[in-house]
Amino acid sequence: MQYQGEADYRHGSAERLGVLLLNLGTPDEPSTPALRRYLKQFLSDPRVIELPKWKWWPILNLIILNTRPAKSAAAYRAVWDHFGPGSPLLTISREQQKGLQDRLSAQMAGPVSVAVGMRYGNPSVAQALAELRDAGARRVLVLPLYPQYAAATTASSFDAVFDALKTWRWMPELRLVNHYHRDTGYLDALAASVREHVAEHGQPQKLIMSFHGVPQRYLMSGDPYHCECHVTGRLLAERLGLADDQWMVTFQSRFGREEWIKPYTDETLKSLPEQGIKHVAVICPGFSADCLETIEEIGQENRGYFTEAGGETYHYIPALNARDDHLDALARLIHRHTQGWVEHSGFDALADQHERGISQARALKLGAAQ
Ligand SMILES: C=CC1=C(C)c2cc3[nH]c(cc4nc(cc5[nH]c(cc1n2)c(C)c5CCC(=O)O)C(CCC(=O)O)=C4C)c(C)c3C=C
Ligand SMILES: [Fe+2]
Ligand SMILES: [Fe+2]
Repeated sequence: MQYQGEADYRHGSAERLGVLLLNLGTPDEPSTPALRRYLKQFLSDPRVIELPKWKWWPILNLIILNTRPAKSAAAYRAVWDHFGPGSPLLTISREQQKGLQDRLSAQMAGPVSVAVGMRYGNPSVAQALAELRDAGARRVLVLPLYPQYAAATTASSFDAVFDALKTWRWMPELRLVNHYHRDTGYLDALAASVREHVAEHGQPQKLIMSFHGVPQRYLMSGDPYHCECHVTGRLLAERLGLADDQWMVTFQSRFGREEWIKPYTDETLKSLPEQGIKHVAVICPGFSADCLETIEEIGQENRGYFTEAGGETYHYIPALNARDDHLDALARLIHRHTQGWVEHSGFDALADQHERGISQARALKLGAAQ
């Protein structure tokens, strides 16, 4: 069969809501071959690298995939098992899934299933959607865990959902969450995490809000990501009552030679000590879960740049991960986006019709055989 369906589907079962949590992905293990597989899938995505194929293919296949996998594997080994066995991003995503499943099961009127899909690597988006289908979800809310919309992340996650559904016989109803960069619960949770940090470690001279970067070209082509990062930054600073010189937004994880959106996190941290800023705290509000880019790049690499340049006190404030206030905020976001998807009662009639249709088809077949 070209399209997947459930031959034994039981009409009349309760309407189940599916919530599909999506994140970027992670290699299966921190080895060079696993990284090569993962990076090939990731960096072949035209949403991530917006270059003509003839130009990008040789760079990716002849240069990057021969050099980067070993380096990235070493970086992943440094963070592997950091939050329990395996990839931090996947471990934390599973905790978020469980926390949301518990909350939504207790709060929602009807049955609900929460699944996790990774845009690259495993569990794939197709696997996660199949899990929801097997649980009987006919309505799916797609929630990419990127607070700020970027074509490279959010739109690419939606692409993966549409691609997977191309093979389905009975498509679910879909709703897509674009972003939640100014959501009150999200901002309150970020502010609470900073206040807790300050209570324990003191007020930094500057709070660096470091977001993952994207090429400058994408901003100039109309991607709202840069603006949404700044909106989050400003609203967070307002909540914390910070003066303009007590915080700044920077962009990290530059990849390739092209110019990315600025200021760069690493260059900023190298330059702050000479301006008399010796105590900083870094928060990464664009990452809903800690991962290589926060634990290794911000927690370790950039700490080195700051202290080598004469900085004295450097702290990384962890991502919201599975904090209660984060999961409460996401549960509220899910409630808001699923409003109007109430139980409906048309299914008994459909069940009836299904049974009748199948017996008629059988009878006709029998008749033809006689
Ligand atoms: C949070 C939002 C993210 C944006 C926007 C984003 C854009 C983007 N990323 C790359 C290249 C790489 N990113 C890598 C890892 C990575 N990126 C994000 C998030 C965003 N990326 C996350 C959460 C992670 C970590 C995954 C993990 O398992 O921990 C990597 C792989 C790691 C490495 O080899 O360094 C690359 C490569 C581009 C080119 C891009 C925008 C166009
Ligand atoms: Fe990235
Ligand atoms: Fe902007």
